[in-house]
Amino acid sequence: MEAVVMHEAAAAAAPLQQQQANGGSAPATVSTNKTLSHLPKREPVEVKFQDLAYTVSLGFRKGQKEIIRVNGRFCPSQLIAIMGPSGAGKSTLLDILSGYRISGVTGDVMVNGRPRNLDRFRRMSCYIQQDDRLHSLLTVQENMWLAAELKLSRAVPKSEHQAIIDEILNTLGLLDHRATRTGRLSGGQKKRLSIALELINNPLLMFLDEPTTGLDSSSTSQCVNLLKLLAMQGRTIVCTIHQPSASLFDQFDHVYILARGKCLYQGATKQLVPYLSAVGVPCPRYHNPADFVIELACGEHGEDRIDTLVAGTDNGKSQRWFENQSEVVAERRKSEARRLSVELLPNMTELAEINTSMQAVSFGKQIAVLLTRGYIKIKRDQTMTHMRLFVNIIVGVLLGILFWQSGDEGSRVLDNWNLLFTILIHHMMTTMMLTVLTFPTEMQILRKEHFNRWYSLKSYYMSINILELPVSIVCCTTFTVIVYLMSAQPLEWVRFAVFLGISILVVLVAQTVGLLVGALFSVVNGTFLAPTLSVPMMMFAGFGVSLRDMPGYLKWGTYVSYLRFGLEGYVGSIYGRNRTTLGCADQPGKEFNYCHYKYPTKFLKEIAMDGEQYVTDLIVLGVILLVLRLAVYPLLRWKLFAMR
Ligand SMILES: Nc1ncnc2c1ncn2[C@@H]1O[C@H](COP(=O)(O)OP(=O)(O)OP(=O)(O)O)[C@@H](O)[C@H]1O
Repeated sequence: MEAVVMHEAAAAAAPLQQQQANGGSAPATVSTNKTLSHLPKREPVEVKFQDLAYTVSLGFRKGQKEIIRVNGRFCPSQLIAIMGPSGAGKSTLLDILSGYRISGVTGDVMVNGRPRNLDRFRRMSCYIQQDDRLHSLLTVQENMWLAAELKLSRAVPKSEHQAIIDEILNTLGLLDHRATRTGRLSGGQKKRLSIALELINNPLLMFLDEPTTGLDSSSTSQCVNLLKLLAMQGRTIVCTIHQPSASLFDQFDHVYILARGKCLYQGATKQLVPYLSAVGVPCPRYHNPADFVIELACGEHGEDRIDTLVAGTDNGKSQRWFENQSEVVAERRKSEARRLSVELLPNMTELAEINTSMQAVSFGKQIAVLLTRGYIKIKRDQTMTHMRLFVNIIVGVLLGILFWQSGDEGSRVLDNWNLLFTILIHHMMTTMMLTVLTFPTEMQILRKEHFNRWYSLKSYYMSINILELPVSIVCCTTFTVIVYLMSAQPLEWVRFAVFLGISILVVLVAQTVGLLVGALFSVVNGTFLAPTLSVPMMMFAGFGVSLRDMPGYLKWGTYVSYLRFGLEGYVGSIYGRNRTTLGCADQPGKEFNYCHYKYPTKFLKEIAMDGEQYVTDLIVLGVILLVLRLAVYPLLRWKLFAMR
């Protein structure tokens, strides 16, 4: 299949090579089975940047470091390669030009001759980062369908969605893999799917960070051929690339070469060799110019050569080595539009003004689609759902066996007290750690999709809040029923309802803490921080040291520990509500049966808890949950923007 796709892709690009061989005079014809009929209708975009610099702070009193300072111009409807050695600043330049990086950036970016309006710019562009941030549990078709639902506005009838998806999948050689789960795709297929997802809303400008890294030579050429095809249809495609082969290098219309944050060359690919000769560093015969220029950029031919080259192109200001292809490009696009009977719109800005919202679909629609996506993921997720339910059942049964019938027995009140605390810790740790471990991965996907305007953060956050509820409630209820019955807690509906209510609230609070830690920290830091921060919560719960014996200066801790309200609520539901006496079984071998906690009030007095506080505990836990959930949203928002 791969070979077939490659063959087709090569066939698609072949007419273009032919056209280039003919001096770029004839408009390119693209093979019909390998093209996208929904061309971008707006004018292709030109991006120009002047004195664009990015500076980072090196830390307190360590000063600042300028990572790049460059000029340049990316012509419309071209495939542009940003090349350079590792650390030259390629990704940084792409981050800045795509609008992903905004802090620490100075200089001007012009779009079609006007200063860039970032919101408008984002509506016409997309950024595909190096790592494939895809939903591994969804199939290719599901990923595409959900992307279409989110990215195609109401102006595109629903009946056309599948046709658009099919066409894109066909063009990208993914049609035969539509039923495959994304996690099982090869590296090259994942890359193509990342591109396919962004192609749905037909961006005019595409930025791709190292789309060929990790691919074999056949997948690399497929990928570049595809990008070439997209550029031919009127999209401006900018991508970073590491040392391409000579034939692959030829596929690019324009190259932009960086070394140490400066521009060594920008212009037509074919003009690179003449340029090198003109500045006195000719490319040896039979040498791949791409390899040679990278050697120069690495300083292998002398450090002074880098300065010579930067001066030769005036750090990207010079446009001497451009090939004026604007007429060829315009004609190429128009003929493509005629062939496919697509009506091109004359003015890009007009259209940009019509749609002022960042997302294509309404808030309600975004939530509905995100809920559908979440539902599919939950159904298939082995860790978050299946294993979580399994663990709750197993731990519930084990605790039930260990604390068998302890809830109804006056001589085993301390055992039962231990059980209540253990239940609390179980609820806290399982949900919190699961979220801490899984949310950072979600965050990566959120960052990509949110930046590419699939949905707003508000709808995302709302959807994860709704989605988590049923799973948490089912797991928590299953666990509670098992433990409650096996440990013989009082069989009264109200007591059980309070006990379950407290358990669910503790689970949801712990999950929110996990969300908070997972959103702010990496998996490694979060795994350390979350349990560590939970220790004071346990300390202030009133378990080891009773609430009465807590030193006055630490009393505040008991008001911030949600575990305290959990434990107090549990105790209230089991021993409060005027529970009169507990059972006191005969103790074998003992003449006189001493049952210390026959009267629950005695126990309540010793642990300094008022058994009637459970309603307050439920309310306080509810308030803590609400406050934390509300706090996560701005933090998440801050985190999304702080990264930029
Ligand atoms: N916050 C920072 N502090 C210090 N240096 C930084 C910071 N961010 C980036 N850099 C430096 O900026 C340079 C450019 O980084 P960038 O990731 O853009 O390089 P690149 O050309 O994409 O490299 P590669 O091909 O290896 O991905 C690197 O030397 C990097 O160490």
